[in-house]
Amino acid sequence: MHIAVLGGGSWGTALADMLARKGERVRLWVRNAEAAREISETGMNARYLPGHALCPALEARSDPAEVLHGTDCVVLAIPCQSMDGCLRDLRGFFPPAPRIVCASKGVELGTFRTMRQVVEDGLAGLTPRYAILSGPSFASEVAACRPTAVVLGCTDPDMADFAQHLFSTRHLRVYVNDDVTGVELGGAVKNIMAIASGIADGVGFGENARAGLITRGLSEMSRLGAALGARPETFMGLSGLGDLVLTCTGDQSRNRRVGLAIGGGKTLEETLANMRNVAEGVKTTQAVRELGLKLGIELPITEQVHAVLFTGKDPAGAVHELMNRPLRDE
Ligand SMILES: NC(=O)C1=CN([C@@H]2O[C@H](COP(=O)(O)OP(=O)(O)OC[C@H]3O[C@@H](n4cnc5c(N)ncnc54)[C@H](OP(=O)(O)O)[C@@H]3O)[C@@H](O)[C@H]2O)C=CC1
Ligand SMILES: O=C(CO)COP(=O)(O)O
Repeated sequence: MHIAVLGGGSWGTALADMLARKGERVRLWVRNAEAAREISETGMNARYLPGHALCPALEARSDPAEVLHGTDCVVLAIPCQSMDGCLRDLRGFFPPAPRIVCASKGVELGTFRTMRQVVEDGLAGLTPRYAILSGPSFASEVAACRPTAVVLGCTDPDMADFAQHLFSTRHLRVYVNDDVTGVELGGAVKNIMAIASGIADGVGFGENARAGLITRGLSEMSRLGAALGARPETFMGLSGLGDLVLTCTGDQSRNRRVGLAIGGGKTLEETLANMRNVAEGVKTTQAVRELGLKLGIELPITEQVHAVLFTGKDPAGAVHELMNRPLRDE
């Protein structure tokens, strides 16, 4: 099988490495020629997956024609806000009816599109067959072959079967769910909650607060999802609850780390200036807040994360407001 992985960050590199180790012929597209050469020459991606020796068979390239020629499946691991531009730039190199597995988690700012919509628009005319890969999966742990369970959101049974078998290994267990909207929103909205949990922990609010945020965050994502046609039970699975638990508690989460820094007194600008990796939750907070306002859905945690990130609201004041909303049933 020829697999093209687009995006040479932590996740794209870990997935490409895993597939190469499985014996697939994998080419990793990295936009920067120097970075691609360094990965191929050193057998490491020192910037995004430091300390991990890559499978020697993995090829990193910056020429999209070389990477996409004759591919059986394209894995997308580009930050969400760059996905549209990237697909439009590269669409001329895609084969017809490409199989696409998107591994990115977020909602597009301004348009509120999930990744499926971005892919369908960006590759319109090519009839892509689409699946979204989501669930609790830190790149470094997948690269280290630590046991991990993920979910593929896909409505096309043949594509789902193909992708499930492609990604399954002895260490990676892959489930399938045909609720693509739910799987996509779970992966996107958990990033907002990871920031919220980081803020609360950064301030020192304690473990009760964190558990409350995870649980009410689950309720918030389910409410938004239901309004967009997702099944509420999807959020009880790997892409909702599973990824909430991981990234609201695990300090490897970049989104949680953004929250920890801000809860500890840093500004958003200072925090992002010190980060090498993308924290999708920052822009997804803006997108989801606007989407909630447009749909008339209450998203109280998202609203307070937005206020802390973008209006300089004091985190303690944000929690005070969450605690003092009108009383209601669970
Ligand atoms: N890391 C993880 O554990 C997981 C991440 N994800 C998701 O995967 C997606 C990618 O994240 P991750 O790999 O961690 O991000 P990183 O920050 O580690 O890397 C981002 C990568 O994207 C590249 N990139 C940025 N903009 C563009 C563009 N316009 N065109 C092409 N390449 C671009 C960067 O290249 P350059 O260096 O040139 O800027 C870099 O290689 C995100 O949506 C994330 O939520 C999902 C599950 C796990
Ligand atoms: O989505 C992830 C793990 O499932 C990675 O989370 P962060 O982007 O917050 O690091």
